[in-house]
Amino acid sequence: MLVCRSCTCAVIISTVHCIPHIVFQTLVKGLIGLQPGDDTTFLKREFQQFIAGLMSLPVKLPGTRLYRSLQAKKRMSRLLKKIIQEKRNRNRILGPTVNDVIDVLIGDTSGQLTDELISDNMIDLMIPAEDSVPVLITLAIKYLSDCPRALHKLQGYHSGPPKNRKPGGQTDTRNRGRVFGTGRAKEPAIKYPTKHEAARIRTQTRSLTLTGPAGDPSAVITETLRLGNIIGGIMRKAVRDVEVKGHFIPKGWCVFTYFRSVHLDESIYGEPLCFNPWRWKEKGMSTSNFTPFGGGQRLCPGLDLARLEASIFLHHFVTNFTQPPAHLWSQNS
Ligand code: HEM
Repeated sequence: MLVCRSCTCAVIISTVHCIPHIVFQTLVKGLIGLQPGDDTTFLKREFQQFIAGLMSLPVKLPGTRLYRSLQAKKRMSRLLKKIIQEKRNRNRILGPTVNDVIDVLIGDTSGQLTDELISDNMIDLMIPAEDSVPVLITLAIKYLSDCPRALHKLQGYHSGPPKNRKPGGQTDTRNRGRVFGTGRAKEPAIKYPTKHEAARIRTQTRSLTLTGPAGDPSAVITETLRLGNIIGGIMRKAVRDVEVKGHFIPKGWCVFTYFRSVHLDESIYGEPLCFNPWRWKEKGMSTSNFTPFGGGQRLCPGLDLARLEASIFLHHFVTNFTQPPAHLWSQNS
């Protein structure tokens, strides 16, 4: 349970359900330009069906999980192509407008970006929107609530310039939209960071050698990625016979490189199971010991975006909500 700082109403949130929903809505808006509504709900439902079949038995018969998944993808693709066509028609009449990623892609003049390709790319980009970033945010909230000292530091870091502070140190949030609602709440009005805040967040998220104060959002996000990243490792196929540290891997074999065994190795990270954002004050993120976003040619291109989204979310989260006194949420209450 959390208490909203603006109106002091109590809000019970289930981060596991709320966050993927909010992040999905926001990303779909940025990618396709859809406002929350029927089409977003349709896309989300079909997307979940599609994802459920990504790891399934390779049997493509009606009724199987894989078959249902592929059907769902076709339905998503149909809707996306319809949206792309509508946008192309609008551009022909009114001239090009750029509001979202599809607008950018249909503005490409090379003639190589077919509607099929654009629609496939949109579906691919929904995967991190539904899974990776929401899990990162959910875990950050879990670790912060288990570590009040880090939460307190983060609240201090985000408490804003003095003119916005209320007596008692809280940030004046009266004019801000609420990030979470009780179910009755209207669509959240997002407060975008100022130019100055955005520049600061950009610097922090890009920095690979992190030296900021222990409570800064970047260290919290980095430590969350180390301790509980959704992606435990990645698959690779040997393109020729290769020997790695005395182990022979024949050509054609698949190898699973397991990030977690490095991220939780106590010879690299002391007390590896302990959530400790302070460790990043001294430690740099060397590429071989910290690989939540993979590495090399396949390094995740969304790493800055993922960090930025999580930073903005945490900012709103810690400035708008606080934990109520223990007696309000203890088991006996
Ligand atoms: C916490 C969030 C995220 C994590 C932990 C994550 C992790 C990863 C990892 C480990 C890979 C490498 C896969 C491999 O080498 O086989 C990858 C690839 C990729 N990620 Fe992310 N990712 C996140 C967010 C995002 C976001 C927000 C986007 C885009 C909006 C994105 C787009 C991609 C794409 C397109 C690839 C494929 C790159 C390629 O194959 O060349 N990811 N991600």
